[in-house]
Amino acid sequence: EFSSFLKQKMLHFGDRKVGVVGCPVHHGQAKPGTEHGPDALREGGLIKKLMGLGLDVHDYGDVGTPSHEDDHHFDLPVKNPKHVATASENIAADVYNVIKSGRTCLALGGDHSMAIGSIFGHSLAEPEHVVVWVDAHADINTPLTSSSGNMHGMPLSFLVKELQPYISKLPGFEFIKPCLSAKNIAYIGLRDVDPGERYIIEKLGIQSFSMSEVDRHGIKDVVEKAMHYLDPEGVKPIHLSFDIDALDPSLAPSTGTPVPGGLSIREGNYICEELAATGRLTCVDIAEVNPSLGNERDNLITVNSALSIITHCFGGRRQGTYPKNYQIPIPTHTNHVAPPPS
Ligand SMILES: NC(=[NH2+])NCCC[C@H](N)C(=O)O
Ligand SMILES: [Mn+2]
Ligand SMILES: [Mn+2]
Repeated sequence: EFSSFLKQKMLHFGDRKVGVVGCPVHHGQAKPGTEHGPDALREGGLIKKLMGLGLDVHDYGDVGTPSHEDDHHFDLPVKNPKHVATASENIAADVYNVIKSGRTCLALGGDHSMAIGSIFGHSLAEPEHVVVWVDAHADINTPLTSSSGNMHGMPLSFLVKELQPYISKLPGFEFIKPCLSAKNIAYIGLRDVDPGERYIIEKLGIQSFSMSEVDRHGIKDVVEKAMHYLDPEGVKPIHLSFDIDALDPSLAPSTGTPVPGGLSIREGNYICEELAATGRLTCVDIAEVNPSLGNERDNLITVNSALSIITHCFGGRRQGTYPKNYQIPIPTHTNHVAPPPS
């Protein structure tokens, strides 16, 4: 038993190609600053860290997020639907192109309304994909169940087929075709779920591993169960949508809707290592990093947590890694120090 434990699989760096897409959206919620998320992650050393993992990285820059006048809905409390729709359409196009070009997509938020576009774009390239949604929140409010009107609390409702009879027509959203079934989604980390969301989760039978399940079963069982449920054969492309507020606020203070009692960095990294090890992670969202909230130290902690989560999605492993053709260096005449004469 124990010896098999020690015989860990030695894995060198992946040969994977990564495409980074900045999604600087903030109109899905009320606190300005998430639009600076992509640049905060880049300035924190994101690209260098990914290249350090031996990956071929291309940064596609940020998608356009054009603004609209009169962006409110007269009968619904939904905020900025046109703005969110246009940004989503642009995000979907870029994510689709990145994945079609054979790269794994890393979509940098931006508030979590970004996932409308990234998941839809992913589905155009890989219709069979499944979604692991790591978040304190369920983000499956419909425009009518939402009490805030913030669209970062609604992204999944526009994508889930079974919910469409309950979804109001919103300006700009005509391009979206619901691309997920309830059985294609698994939540991890929930701890702030609205009544309407809980009802939807139960009615549609969406797999949800709240922090209670993480406490009860441990993160290993939770990830195993989630993956077995989503794809027992282990063949489908995976979309990881990681809201930084899934982590405990001590690890991600610079975010708009922190909720105490979150995942540890070990649990977060474990999820990512396991998903990466499948070799089927095709798109990762990192949402809700807001550098305008908190002080400089809070920002640093949040960005470093996000970078840790990202690197473990792209081949970083806590056991260590090495490049593909790694050899132990052999001393040569130029660097071999002769023993001193006796
Ligand atoms: N992506 C997030 N941080 N979402 C928070 C959503 C909070 C709340 N459930 C709402 O709908 O307004
Ligand atoms: Mn959240
Ligand atoms: Mn979220």
